[in-house]
This record gives sequence, structure tokens and C-alpha cells, in this order.
Amino acid sequence: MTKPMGIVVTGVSGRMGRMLVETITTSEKARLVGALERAGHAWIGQDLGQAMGSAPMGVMVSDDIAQTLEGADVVIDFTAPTATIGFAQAAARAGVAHVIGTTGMSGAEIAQLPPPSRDALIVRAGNMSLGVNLLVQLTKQVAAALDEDYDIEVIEAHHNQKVDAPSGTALMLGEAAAQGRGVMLEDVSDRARDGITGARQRGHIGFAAIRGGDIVGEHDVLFAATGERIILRHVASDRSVFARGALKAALWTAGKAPGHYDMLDVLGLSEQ
Ligand SMILES: NC(=O)c1ccc[n+]([C@@H]2O[C@H](COP(=O)([O-])OP(=O)(O)OC[C@H]3O[C@@H](n4cnc5c(N)ncnc54)[C@H](O)[C@@H]3O)[C@@H](O)[C@H]2O)c1
Ligand SMILES: O=C(O)C1=N[C@H](C(=O)O)CCC1
Repeated sequence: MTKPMGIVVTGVSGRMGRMLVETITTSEKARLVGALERAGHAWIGQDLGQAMGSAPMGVMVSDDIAQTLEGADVVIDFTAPTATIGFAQAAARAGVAHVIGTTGMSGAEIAQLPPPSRDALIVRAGNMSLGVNLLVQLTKQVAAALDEDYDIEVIEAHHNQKVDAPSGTALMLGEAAAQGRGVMLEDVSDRARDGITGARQRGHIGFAAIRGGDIVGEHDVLFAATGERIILRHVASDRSVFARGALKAALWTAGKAPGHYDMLDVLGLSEQ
């Protein structure tokens, strides 16, 4: 049997951090070898299991990135853009693969991720679920098949604690629609509408964000024409779909060359 992969989870007390701990500790293919939180967090210095209100796990929560990454194979990171840039640089220095689920990164922030030429192996995706990554490919195909008589709108809904909009997933879907149409998303993107906006511009791709309660993540891609509408929809009802995808990505990095990858690479969907 191959040795379980040693995984560090950052942002371990967060919604995704906790879900990742549960997913990794119940997998035979992986072993949780480290837990990180931001400096000053109440869990620093505590045993992770006890901090989570259960039995000790023998993994201490730390804010020392370099020490925690020592000997690990992969770090899984669902935190915040600035933190993720720091983890990416530390992971490249330590020769540890980095799975990034963090969303809301600007172009300038993405440009600060270490390039593959610096031995960085990064898998980054705004949504790690199999269903959404299939929807990305379907969106591209439908957008390629339809002309601009079909107005494209991406509508997303998330819980009331989400800090970024549009969601990372909505942006992935918007990119896929733009690619299908053979245009650049930044040239046709309508982010927010308010007031006397004027009529919708033909060929544009619109985004709308709903925030409320405990919605895990819902995305519609609407193709609306005169007389008919096509709606491609994904509904996540449990965060475990993201955590399972992130673990799959972490296991996939074994033996891979440095590079920047996404979930389409991991799932073998990139050529479709
Ligand atoms: N790609 C996906 O499939 C996917 C799925 C769900 C969420 N997300 C994204 O993941 C991110 C986190 O989501 P969440 O709901 O878990 O948020 P959350 O606020 O519950 O958790 C974030 C955690 O990161 C920690 N953190 C912040 N800065 C840190 C630092 N410097 N070092 C260590 N830890 C740090 C916070 O203390 C917190 O515990 C968001 O960007 C969200 O959009 C992505
Ligand atoms: O809960 C979140 O935050 C989510 N973020 C990702 C996004 O921005 O698309 C994925 C869905 C959940």
C-alpha cells in the first residue's frame, strides 16, 4: 500500500477548514499532518481535535507556516487572498504542492503567485466540485452553439457570510461562456446594475449575486432569447463536495511537474 499523503490545512477553523479536516481524517489515502490559522486566533497552540470540541488528534494548530509545512506533501488553502499569496510563496520555498480554493483574488493578486519556473505546483479553482466543473464545460459548449440572440446571465446565491462577489464559480462560468463565444470576458462583462442603466447590450454577459442565510452555493447560467430560455443549474447542498474535490486535487499532485493547474486538469476534463 502507498504511504498516505501528508496534508496541511490552512484556515482550519473556517467553514471549509473544518470540512477539510473531516474529509482528510476519514480518508485512507491522506493523513492530516498540520493545521494553520491566522496569528492571534484562539485555536493557536491548541490540539486541533480539542479545539474542535472532540478527542485530541495529536495535531497542534499553529501560525508558523514554514515549520508546519516541513515534511508535508500538500497544503490545502481556503482562506483569503492576501493569506493565499503568502502560503503560495511559502509552499514553493518548501517544495510543497498548494491547492487553492480561495476566491475573490484580483488579477494583481493572482500575478503575485509564484510562477511554475520557481518550482511552484499550484492547483487553483473557484469551485472544486465535479458538478460545477462539468457545468463549466457545458456552458462553453452551449455558448458556442448559440448566437448573440441569446443573452447570457450568470446568477449566483450564497450564504450571508460570503465576502466576495461575483463568486469564484460565477466568474469561472462567465469565462467559459465568453470562451464559447470567442470573446474576452472583460470586454463584455456587466457586473452590477443599478438605476437607469439603459437597455441590455447585445453580446454582454451579466452577473447577479444573491446573499442570504446558509445557502451553500447555487449557480444558474441563463441563455435568454425571444420566446425561450435555457437554464444550466448547479446546486451545492453540502460543503463536502468542495472538500472532496480539494482532496482529489491534493492526491492528484503526486508526481506532477511544477505548474499552474485547475480542476479541469485534475478531473481530466480540460480537452472537452
Ligand atoms: N473553491 C471552492 O470550491 C470553494 C468552496 C467554498 C469556499 N471557497 C472559498 O474559500 C474561502 C474560505 O471560505 P470559508 O467559507 O471557509 O470562509 P471562513 O471565513 O469560514 O474561513 C476562512 C478561514 O481562513 C482563516 N484565515 C484568514 N487568514 C489566514 C491566515 N493568514 N492564515 C491562516 N488562516 C487564515 C480565517 O481565520 C478563517 O478561519 C473563500 O474565499 C471562499 O469563497 C471556495
Ligand atoms: O461559500 C463560499 O464562499 C463559496 N465560494 C466559492 C465561490 O466563490 O464560488 C464556491 C462556492 C462556495
